Parts: sequence; structure tokens; C-alpha cells
Amino acid sequence: MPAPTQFLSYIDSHADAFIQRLADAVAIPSISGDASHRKDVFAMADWLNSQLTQLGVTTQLVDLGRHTMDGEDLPLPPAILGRIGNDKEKKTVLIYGHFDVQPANKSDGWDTEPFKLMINKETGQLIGRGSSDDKGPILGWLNVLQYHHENKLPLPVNIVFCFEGMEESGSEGLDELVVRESKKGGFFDGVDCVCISDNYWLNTRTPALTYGLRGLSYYKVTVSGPGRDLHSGVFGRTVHEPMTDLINILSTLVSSQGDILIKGVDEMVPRADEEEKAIYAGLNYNISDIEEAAGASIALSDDKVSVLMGRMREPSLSIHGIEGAFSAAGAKTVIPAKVSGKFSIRLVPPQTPDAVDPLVIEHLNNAFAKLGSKNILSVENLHGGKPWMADHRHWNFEAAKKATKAVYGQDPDLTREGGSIPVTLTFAESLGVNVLLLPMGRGDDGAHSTNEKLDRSNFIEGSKLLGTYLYELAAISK
Ligand SMILES: NCC(=O)N[C@@H](Cc1c[nH]cn1)C(=O)O
Ligand SMILES: [Zn+2]
Ligand SMILES: [Zn+2]
Repeated sequence: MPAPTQFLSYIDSHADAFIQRLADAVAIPSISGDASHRKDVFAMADWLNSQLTQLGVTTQLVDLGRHTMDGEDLPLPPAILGRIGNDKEKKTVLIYGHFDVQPANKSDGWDTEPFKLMINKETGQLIGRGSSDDKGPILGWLNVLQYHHENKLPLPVNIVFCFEGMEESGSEGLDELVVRESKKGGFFDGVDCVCISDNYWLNTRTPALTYGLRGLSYYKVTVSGPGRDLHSGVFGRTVHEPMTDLINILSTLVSSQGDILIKGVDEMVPRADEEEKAIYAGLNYNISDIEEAAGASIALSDDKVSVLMGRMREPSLSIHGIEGAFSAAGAKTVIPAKVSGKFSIRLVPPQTPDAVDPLVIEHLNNAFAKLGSKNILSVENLHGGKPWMADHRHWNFEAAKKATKAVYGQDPDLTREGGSIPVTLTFAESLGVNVLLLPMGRGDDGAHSTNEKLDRSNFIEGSKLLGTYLYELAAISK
């Protein structure tokens, strides 16, 4: 069943209003990883809840309790559960998204204010934190709802929504909610399939459907010693320095070629056979795609298959930052008393945080022991999630393929994503249904980075895609 042509033209004729709604959403700095912005994540939940109810969705805000972040006890933002339609004759799709965002400051190198949506009329880019990850896609669903609500038309399927405000900080509290509500009589009972729009096309040209995500294990390794910060002129070459120890340890984790140097981690993953390599070779992708998205010619290899495998089917270790280090302008001659290095490993099947964590901890302890330092080492696991893979031959994917062909006139790439959305696997396992990732944005959107953007055409055609997918879902046989 194709989407009504009135729906497609409604999306086109309301594009400016939809972009204004995106600007309103971007203006709320709902940064889940920064305690000082927790009130904004709550404000974002209220804003989204009010949009949903105005569009006919029955909602409830679910209190997820409290947690400790950076030593501070904080209330977790609520999850928003919503339902529209309860027709036993129709399929029921669960739609997940997150309304929190990564941190962003103009001083990080943004060309414009990150929380003021900048509309570049020449390029068609909508620039602002959360435009692509994940406020644009969430608003895509609202655009679909608005057409049906204003025209008093029933949706082709029943929809159950699950929106959270902690995805960028480990989805705290959500797994328990999903498991509980997936049981008989729970809010998600009766769901036939799941759709998540929270990732990106592989390139800037070809729409994609995604059937795999990497998992994640995130670590904080702290070295402390001196009772306070010290003067390097007085204490240099006199005491064990925490920063020196930390840099030494961090340098043992990963090679400049991306190989993980922690014994047993890379080795857990079976090598790709020729048949699997042919899948990557067939994807519409060039080394220039990754280099343009990265903003420099820095790909680890000139071989497209090797680069794609590095992103999709191999683990990676990235060092993210050092807390407590001197990082301001100028030349302060300090020996920091306590420093914490933060790094994470993206995991692929059959790796899990439970299997990888002991290897990492043993490696860190051994590396520290070799230094012969009198400082103290401690290791924390900040959060983790397992990798996920789905059956892309399922009718849920077939419906999305048809919708993509109808809206974009081309077949989608079938991709595995390098990022992580840990709740994906929880949905798949606790509901026992197929989960589809249906991205809206392009591979060069710069999610988590400076100047994050969503192209106007991806927002508008992407809204059509989400609506068309619902119609194809209604038509397809299970
Ligand atoms: N769009 C999904 C996404 O960006 N997920 C994050 C999840 C995460 C985990 N810890 C911090 N963020 C990702 O980095 O993949
Ligand atoms: Zn996201
Ligand atoms: Zn993200």
C-alpha cells in the first residue's frame, strides 16, 4: 500500500514549519552527560511530551529513578511511553528515539552557536547539535503524525513510542523498563516489530537500512599520588607523576594503525571470509567518503573493504580524553595530582562487555605494574552494551526497502553501523521481534562532532520515508 500522495505533498508544503519545530527542539540543550544541563533534558522531555499529546498520542512519563554521575546524585530524565491506535486488525510498531544530545560549545570549533539551528540556504544544511542525532529523526515521526492528525486520518498501523533522555550516557534505567514492559500485559506487549531512526547513511548519496550495531565498553582509568597539584620546578624528577604514568598506560592500548594491543580482544573475532568481504566490496562507498566526512585524508587504508570492515565488523579502541589534566591556554608548569584517562572499545559479535572487561582490567594492571610507580591506579567501567545483529530478510526490512525505493527511487544500502545503541538488543531479546534501523541523515552529518547538521532534503524526504514505511508495513504479509 503506497503512502497517499496527499501525505507526500503535505510534507513538502509544511517543510518550513517542520524546520521551525526542529529549531525549537535544538534550542533546548538537553545534554545528558553534563549534570548542569539535567534540567534541560527534563525540559526536552516536557516539550516532546506536549508535542506528542497535541498530535493525538496518549503518553505517560516514566520515572527512571536516580543515578550518580561524576560523584553527583541526579534524577534520571523520564522515559516517554506513548501509544496511538489500538486496532487489533493492524500491526503494531514500536518506535524508539532519544531526545538527549552530546555536549557542544562554540569554543569546540563550531562555526555557529550549537543550540541555535542555522539554516544555510545555499547548501540546504540545518546545522545544530541534535539536528541529526537524534532530534531530526524524532521530529520526522512527529511530521508523519501531524499529517494524520490534521486530516483526521487513521494511521495505517498502531504505534507505540519509547523515547529516552539518557542514550548518550549509557541509557541508564531503560533496559529494566524495556524488559518489564515487554512482559505479558506490559506496555510493549503485542508489538510486531521495532523501528529505530538513529544512525546515518554510509555515504552522502545512498539511503541505507542497518542490520547491525557495535556494542560498547567504556572505561575510566585514574592515576593518583601527590596530595595536591605540584610545581614541576620543585617536584619534577623528584616524585612519580600521575600524568606520566597515565600516558604510558594509555600508549599500550592501541597502535596507530588501529590494532587493539590488549591480548585476546582482537583475537575473539573470527576473520571475514571471501563471501563476507564481497558484501563490503559491493557497497556504494569510496575512501573519499570517509575522508570527506572526517575532514582530512587520514583513512587507515586505501582499501575500501578494509576500511569498511574496520567500521562495521571489527572492534575499535578510541582514547577520548583526560580529566584533571591541564588543558587551558598558556604554559602552566603544573604536575596534576590526579588524572583520569577515558577510552572505550566498540565491540562486535561474539564480544560482550562481560568477556572483554576482565582482559582490559588485567592489561591495565600489568601495564601499570611494569612502570614500577608508587602512584595508585584505579579502573572503572562507566557503561557497556552488547553488539546487535538482525535478520535483514525479515518483512520489517522488506517494508523499509519498498518505502526507500518509493521515496528515493533507489534501493538502500544494507549496512552494519559502527556506533552503538545498546537498547536495540534489549528490544530484540525481550520482545523477540525484528528490529530495523532506518537512518534519516547522511554519513557526513558530523554527529557528536562540531557543526553537526542534517540536510533539509534528508529531513523532508526522510519524513516521507518514515511515513511511507508505515504504509508498506501495513501492506506487507507477516
Ligand atoms: N546515535 C547513536 C549514538 O550516538 N550512540 C552513542 C551511544 C553512547 C554510548 N556512550 C556514549 N554514547 C554512541 O557513541 O554510539
Ligand atoms: Zn543517537
Ligand atoms: Zn549519539
